[in-house]
Amino acid sequence: MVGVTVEAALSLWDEVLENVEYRTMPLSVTVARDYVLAETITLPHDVPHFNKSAMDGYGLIYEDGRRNYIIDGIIGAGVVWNAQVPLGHAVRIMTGAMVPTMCDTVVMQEQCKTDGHIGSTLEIQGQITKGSHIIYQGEDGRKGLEVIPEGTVITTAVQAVLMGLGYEMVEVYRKPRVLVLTSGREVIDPGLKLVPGKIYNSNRVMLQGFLKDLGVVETVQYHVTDDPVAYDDELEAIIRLARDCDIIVSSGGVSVGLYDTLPKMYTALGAKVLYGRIQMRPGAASYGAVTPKGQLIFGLSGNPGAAFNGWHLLVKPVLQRYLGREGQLGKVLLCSLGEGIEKKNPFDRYVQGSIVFEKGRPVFYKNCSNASCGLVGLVTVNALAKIPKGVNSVSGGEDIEVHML
Ligand SMILES: Nc1nc2c(c(=O)[nH]1)N[C@H]1C(S)=C(S)[C@@H](COP(=O)(O)OP(=O)(O)OC[C@H]3O[C@@H](n4cnc5c(N)ncnc54)[C@H](O)[C@@H]3O)O[C@H]1N2
Ligand code: MOO
Repeated sequence: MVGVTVEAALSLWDEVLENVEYRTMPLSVTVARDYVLAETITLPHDVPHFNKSAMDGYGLIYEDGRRNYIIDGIIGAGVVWNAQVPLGHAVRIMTGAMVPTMCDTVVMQEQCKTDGHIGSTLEIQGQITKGSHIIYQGEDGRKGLEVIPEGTVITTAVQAVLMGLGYEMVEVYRKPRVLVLTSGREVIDPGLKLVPGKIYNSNRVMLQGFLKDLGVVETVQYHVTDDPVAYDDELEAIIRLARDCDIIVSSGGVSVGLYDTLPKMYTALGAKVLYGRIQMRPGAASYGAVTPKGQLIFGLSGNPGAAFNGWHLLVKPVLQRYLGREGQLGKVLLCSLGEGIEKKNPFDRYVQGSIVFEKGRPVFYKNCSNASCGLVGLVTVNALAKIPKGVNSVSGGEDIEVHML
């Protein structure tokens, strides 16, 4: 099976996503971090919604040449001054307090010689400018202005803005519930004794962690042994667990081995296959399908290095879009190649490595190991360099396209 390119696979997912019913829900802003806004936020009022003092000082009506003013009162933040402030008079005002409507200027207290008491006189020292130290109504934005577009990821800063605008609840996209499957009789959990033939399960925590990075925390995990005698029971378990899930992400069991049974199980769920192999290295063993209920299935290779690439190139961009975020392959940066790469590339190769900055310029260094089965090298990967199909040698110093992760 030759399979499709990464780009073709993503287009197939694009078509699937067009038919996904995006479900939204109202959510308290206080717990909305990492959700995606399903509505566009406009300013519900002018911001700020009154003229306010930028300084602790004195509010007054500016008069050319006048240096002395009588203090009529004191306004703290949150207090509204309802009386007049006649010419030649001033009110002591605190930062953030509403400037009385008739006052056009605030003078910083450092520029005033006075004891600050009501009835006392203040004498202005030095030059003052009419209109200074007032933050005008609507300076940050006028009522109705669109400030946060639908599709924005709610970061801490966005939460702060929403709260500052008085929003208690916002409409967000629901997050999917994800069934994370690992597979293989050889795969055991850390803590158990490592005996010949067995390996520890690194992919489960990797996939759950990557999901968490996207804000998806509602996950259920299950291990399929691929043992033919357990097939019926395991299929029953998957059918049951899949009932409450929107997405399935699995590791292993998607190649052509005798015990690679996950695609067979997915067929039993009624899944329609989008692709069974990808024209890329590592990560060729990747599977994509959709169930009649619209559940998305991503089958990744069991090999950790291949599963890592499969996640970043095929799963993450699709899930980002599913979550309402802008989904794209990692941002591409043109980097200079640290050391040459020689490898036959019948398909696009995505080389794991890291970007470092040398004299302010990005340089890409490949990992010590780039095999599908590589595990240890994943510790430092922060980028994937794309070597296009047919290019079998790239020299050190050459420019190369690198996907930042
Ligand atoms: N005859 C062929 N054999 C293979 C082909 C092929 O085209 N023809 N494709 C190869 C490629 S490419 C890859 S990659 C692997 C992928 O195989 P699977 O996705 O079916 O994965 P498994 O066979 O289940 O496991 C592969 C490897 O990964 C280890 N593994 C599995 N699960 C985990 C886990 N949770 N954590 C860590 N490591 C895991 C497993 O023990 C195997 O060593 O197939 C090639 N074969
Ligand atoms: O899926 Mo494989 O990673 O191309 O060796």
